[in-house]
Amino acid sequence: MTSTGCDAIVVDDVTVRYGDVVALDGASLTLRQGTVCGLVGMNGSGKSTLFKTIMGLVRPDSGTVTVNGRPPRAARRSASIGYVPQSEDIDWQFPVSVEDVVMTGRYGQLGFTRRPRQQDRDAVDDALARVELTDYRHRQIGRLSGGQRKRAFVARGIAQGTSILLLDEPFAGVDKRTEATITAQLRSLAAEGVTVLVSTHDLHALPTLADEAILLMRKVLVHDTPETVLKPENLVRAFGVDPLDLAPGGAA
Ligand SMILES: Nc1ncnc2c1ncn2[C@@H]1O[C@H](COP(=O)(O)OP(=O)(O)OP(=O)(O)O)[C@@H](O)[C@H]1O
Repeated sequence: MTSTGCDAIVVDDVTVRYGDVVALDGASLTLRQGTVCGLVGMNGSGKSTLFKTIMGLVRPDSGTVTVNGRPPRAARRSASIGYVPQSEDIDWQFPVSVEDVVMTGRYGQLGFTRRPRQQDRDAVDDALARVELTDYRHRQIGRLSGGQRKRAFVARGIAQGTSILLLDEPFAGVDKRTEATITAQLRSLAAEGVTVLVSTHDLHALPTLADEAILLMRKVLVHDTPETVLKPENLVRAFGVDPLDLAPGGAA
């Protein structure tokens, strides 16, 4: 997709290798401010690697990434980018409550005393309410259901107040109600000017979720409207088969 407004994320010809494995191979994309972009691709197509590269957690072998016009690590240090990782990357036994986790989203903005101020507590309250987790705020994070865990980490991203939010499969294993709650919050964040990049295997929900979508297979095969990305000829390019044919009920 061509860029018209303010560019929030620019990935330019990025290649990432893990030893012999080429996870990204000349990937390029530009995301404008205030859009929700769905990231679609088969297992191992490089989606998590793309997130980690945009976050500055993985360094590209070649190519460049800019986030709000700055290198990823500088953007991360200034707390202008938030990341909701895959559930497998989180230690659920860690002895912290839901509200503690959401408060970690405020850490970049706390003063040197690290003591939350009223505005930080208000941001946490608001984020918990937005994902309908207020009643669970004192519960240890591991004692939540899968969908509640996802919502807790989405709340952390919301509390962070970032201008860019990356979410790696927030809909994996959640029910339709939780999916709708998260989708509504992402849409409302985008309306407030936040740029959202979200990976999903739920192709049926893509048009409701996203303004635009990217089909990834180590590189960006298609970056267009969800409707265009979901055309059978495009899905076949990314998946080898049309996953909507294989899974008429939903997930690819
Ligand atoms: N730390 C790592 N070390 C070695 N290889 C890795 C590592 N992380 C990912 N890979 C490999 O890089 C490729 C891309 O992986 P990545 O996790 O980015 O894909 P993905 O699209 O997020 O997959 P999924 O949909 O299964 O989560 C895969 O072949 C994977 O096996």
